[in-house]
Amino acid sequence: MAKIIAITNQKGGVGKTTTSVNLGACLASLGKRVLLVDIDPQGNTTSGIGINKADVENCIYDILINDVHPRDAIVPTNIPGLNVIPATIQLAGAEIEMVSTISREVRLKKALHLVKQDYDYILIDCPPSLGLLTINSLTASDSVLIPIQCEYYALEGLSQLLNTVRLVQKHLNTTLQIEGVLLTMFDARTNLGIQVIEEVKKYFQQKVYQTIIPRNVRLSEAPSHGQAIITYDPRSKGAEVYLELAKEVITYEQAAR
Ligand SMILES: Nc1ncnc2c1ncn2[C@@H]1O[C@H](COP(=O)(O)OP(=O)(O)OP(=O)(O)O)[C@@H](O)[C@H]1O
Ligand SMILES: [Mg+2]
Repeated sequence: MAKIIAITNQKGGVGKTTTSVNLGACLASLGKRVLLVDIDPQGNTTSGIGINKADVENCIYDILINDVHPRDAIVPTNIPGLNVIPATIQLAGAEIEMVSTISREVRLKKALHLVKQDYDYILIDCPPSLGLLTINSLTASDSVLIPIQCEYYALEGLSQLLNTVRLVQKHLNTTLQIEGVLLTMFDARTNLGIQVIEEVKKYFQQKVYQTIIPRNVRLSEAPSHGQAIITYDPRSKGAEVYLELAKEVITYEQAAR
């Protein structure tokens, strides 16, 4: 039975998609069966893993709005063990369309329940907002992974995010946990990055992953080639650190059992 992890932060550009694609790919390379769910209308996970949006028959929109079975939307990637439910721009209208539907917050949860037994991990790449798509993701998940960029204002907005997590825990998903906090785009040449790490560790303590993701040009190049870092440049620092993160995620889960 899959563990479902929402990768979320309503702040834009903090590394949610980079983490979804590369953590997913690394978990798959370690032998896990992984499903990436793209629930961001930008569809960056979809294109970043090499799926041509023009070829997508059913996307997450059809699952959420038209009751399409998730198995009819899942597509394979060039990495064995890694599948994707793609998102296209069609999803942009979904939040408004869902407002008037019954059980609008649990639509993703119900859908993923149908394929949960086929995977070890399901990773959901959330949009940069706290709207209904993110609420659906938090409701469907066992835990939340929060990427935080090592920049000024890193902690800004986090109380809103944690408040949303608490609200979901209270009303929609009592067992939702914080999986971990991931520091991203660290630049060792600046004092600022080090300060942010200290601040985040003070706030989240043992929830912060030991693996810290540095700025790495190869990580930013890989999506334009439609590849995860482990196939684009397996020897890069980016590949090394995301593999480390994948091992950490697996170890945490084993320790929790
Ligand atoms: N460790 C890294 N080193 C260098 N560039 C990175 C790194 N992580 C992410 N990037 C780049 O930073 C940009 C933002 O990253 P990403 O798309 O993963 O963030 P996001 O949180 O998903 O953004 P959005 O909120 O728009 O969905 C992208 O261009 C990405 O390639
Ligand atoms: Mg993104």
